[in-house]
Amino acid sequence: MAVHYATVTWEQLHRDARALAAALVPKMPFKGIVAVTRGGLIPAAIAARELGCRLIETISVVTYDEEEMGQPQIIKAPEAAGDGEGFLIIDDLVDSGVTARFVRECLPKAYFACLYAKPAGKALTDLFITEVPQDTWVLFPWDTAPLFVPPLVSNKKECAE
Ligand SMILES: O=P(O)(O)OC[C@H]1O[C@H](OP(=O)(O)OP(=O)(O)O)[C@H](O)[C@@H]1O
Ligand SMILES: Nc1nc2[nH]cnc2c(=O)[nH]1
Ligand SMILES: [Mg+2]
Repeated sequence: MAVHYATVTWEQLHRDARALAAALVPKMPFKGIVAVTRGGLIPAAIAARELGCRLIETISVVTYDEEEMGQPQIIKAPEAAGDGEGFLIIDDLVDSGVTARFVRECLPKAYFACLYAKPAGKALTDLFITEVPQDTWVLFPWDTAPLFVPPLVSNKKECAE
């Protein structure tokens, strides 16, 4: 299956996180936010600022072992969030849904929101902003850097000929 890339800039991410926060206003109040580290940290910080939320907990789940999908392992539990009642979980995206399913099992009463969702995992969310095709890899701003690209024609001499 062909793999496509969708590049998300910092500005786009900020817009999408603000849109997520706006869509969450009717679901307030929340006791706090649980960010799914690492990808959920920046979306959670932006949403927390918009929603006036200062209690931020984290959950860290590792699912990828090298290139292989392994069993989810919790390496940091969200102790302040109990069973999730009144808490908002934020991640950057759901893809297969493995992470979201596991996080929801840990915090069954929480509300799960993310920025981007692929078809295989979107039913595991309560809210997402943009759907992304399953064969598309989302490149977040923290995954990328501007790169020098050499010009098509390498010097003036060639241009004058
Ligand atoms: O729906 P899934 O197939 O489980 O994929 C989605 C998860 O994958 C990425 O996290 P990753 O495990 O790569 O770790 P990171 O957030 O620390 O980058 C992303 O941030 C989601 O949490
Ligand atoms: N950056 C990134 N991480 C992922 N983890 C699972 N799917 C994705 C994706 O599309 N992009
Ligand atoms: Mg993640």
